[in-house]
Amino acid sequence: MTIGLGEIAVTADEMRRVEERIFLAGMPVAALMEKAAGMVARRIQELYPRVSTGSVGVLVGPGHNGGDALVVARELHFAGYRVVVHCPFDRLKDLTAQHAQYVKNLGIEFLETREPLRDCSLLIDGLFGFGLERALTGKIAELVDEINGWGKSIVSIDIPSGIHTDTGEVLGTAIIATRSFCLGLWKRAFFQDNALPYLGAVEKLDFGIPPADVAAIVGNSSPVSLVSRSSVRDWLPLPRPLLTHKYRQGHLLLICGSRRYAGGAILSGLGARGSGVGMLSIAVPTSLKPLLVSHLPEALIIDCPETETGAIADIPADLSFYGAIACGPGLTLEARAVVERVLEIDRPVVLDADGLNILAELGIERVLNRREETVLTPHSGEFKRLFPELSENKDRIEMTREAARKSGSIVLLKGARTVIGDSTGKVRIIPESTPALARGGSGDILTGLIGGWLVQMPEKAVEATAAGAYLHARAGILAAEERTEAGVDGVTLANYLANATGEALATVSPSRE
Ligand SMILES: NC(=O)C1=CN([C@@H]2O[C@H](COP(=O)(O)OP(=O)(O)OC[C@H]3O[C@@H](n4cnc5c(N)ncnc54)[C@H](O)[C@@H]3O)[C@@H](O)[C@H]2O)[C@H](O)CC1
Ligand SMILES: [K+]
Repeated sequence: MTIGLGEIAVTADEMRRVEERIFLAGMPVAALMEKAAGMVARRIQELYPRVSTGSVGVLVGPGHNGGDALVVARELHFAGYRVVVHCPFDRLKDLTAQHAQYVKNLGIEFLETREPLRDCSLLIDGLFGFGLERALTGKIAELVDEINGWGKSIVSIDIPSGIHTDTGEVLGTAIIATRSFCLGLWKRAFFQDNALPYLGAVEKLDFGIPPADVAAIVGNSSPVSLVSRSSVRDWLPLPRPLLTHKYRQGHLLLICGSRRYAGGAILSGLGARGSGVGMLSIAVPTSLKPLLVSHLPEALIIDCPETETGAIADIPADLSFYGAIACGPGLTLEARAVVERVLEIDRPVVLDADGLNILAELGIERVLNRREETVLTPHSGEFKRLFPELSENKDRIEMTREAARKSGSIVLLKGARTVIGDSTGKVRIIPESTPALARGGSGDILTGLIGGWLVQMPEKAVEATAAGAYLHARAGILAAEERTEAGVDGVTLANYLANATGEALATVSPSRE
């Protein structure tokens, strides 16, 4: 099995076990540290040139993260930087102590107190890496808080000190880095929402980890993988076969909207349109029909009888006629009978918004034994209603994995870093996004988009979900780049879906070279 090293995110324990295999195979620990820290030192020199950088303060912890920091201090010293070190620990691991001795012997100043660090223009954080095992307290916590208050540029080695490598939680307090260099393999914290405000700009530095060692450790333990542009390109059913016709490109039924919430139906329709789906039918309350026709002239609008308050009372159509169903945005809780009927049909279903709120009332068991795939797309509030017993968990990756397992469904937990779990225990993460998408309507577009891809590739429901979420995020990023974060309203976002798809298709896929 080959694993792209850039495409997985590991726990501290997995990283440690990969490292152990490398050491057992004969690589000296000191040599690996030299390689990893050497790369950090080189990147710092590129990003913070000596001529324009004042003194560099290096914070050294007791373990090998501190060892890395000392190697960086030494290399920057040789490159002509003025370097000072602050190591507020008495006991250091052997290798770290050896580096400390050499650095002292080179004449690099070791500061007794933290105060002189204020004179530095750049700080290097080598206090703790993946070996952090408890909350920061006492004088170390004070040091971190004080440094954060100075607002200086801080480069964290491997991970900002104080951040839990797996969950991304802040343990007591944590360094707020300007930049973090993740060493070797992405750690999970880099994709946990909690950690994002602490990471700054992120970069992974590869120092030559044999793929076989990674496969040996994460191969059988339900790896957490990152959705990449080239994987999306490989998954999408594009280009289309020359001799296709509209019904072969899937027929999606969207069920959404109420008199009260009309816009959600339009935006879901625009999202589905962005997938290029062959046929699109949209079931809405009868009073919404003219509105939908005017926004989506290509769609077949099914006008449904309404309840007194304007929710869909029933759908006058055979639901098994459609290749897949996406259901939820703007329904209100009154459309309960509709959602119950949808869940009875043997077709892949995407459930969002009020569809999820209704499912929470019905009980998650309702989807457990569905014959076709169910895709649940909650934000954290909806997730809590669906899986109250999991909501105390601070680890978004593990809680999504558990929710997928419990519900036998694909669960997509929306967030700054969207996490997708499937019933086999596999987790995929959308590694990037933009705060521009934190805006009413962007979720409705995602529902339609995932539905649109799902109906075109029903055998690959997880991939369709991941591709939809990836393209949605990229569309947001591309739109924000051109129009600012304030310029990404729902209709604009939908218009950028084609740009995001084009970008993915233009990617040269390593597997097809
Ligand atoms: N990825 C790699 O293959 C390489 C990683 N390197 C670097 O090594 C660190 C991990 O080193 P390790 O010694 O295991 O752990 P830490 O340096 O993170 O710190 C452990 C050290 O700290 C003590 N400790 C833990 N928590 C606390 C706390 N809250 N307060 C006080 N002290 C604490 C603990 O007892 C240990 O003594 C990795 O991140 C990389 O930076 C290698 O350099 C090369 C390859
Ligand atoms: K660190």
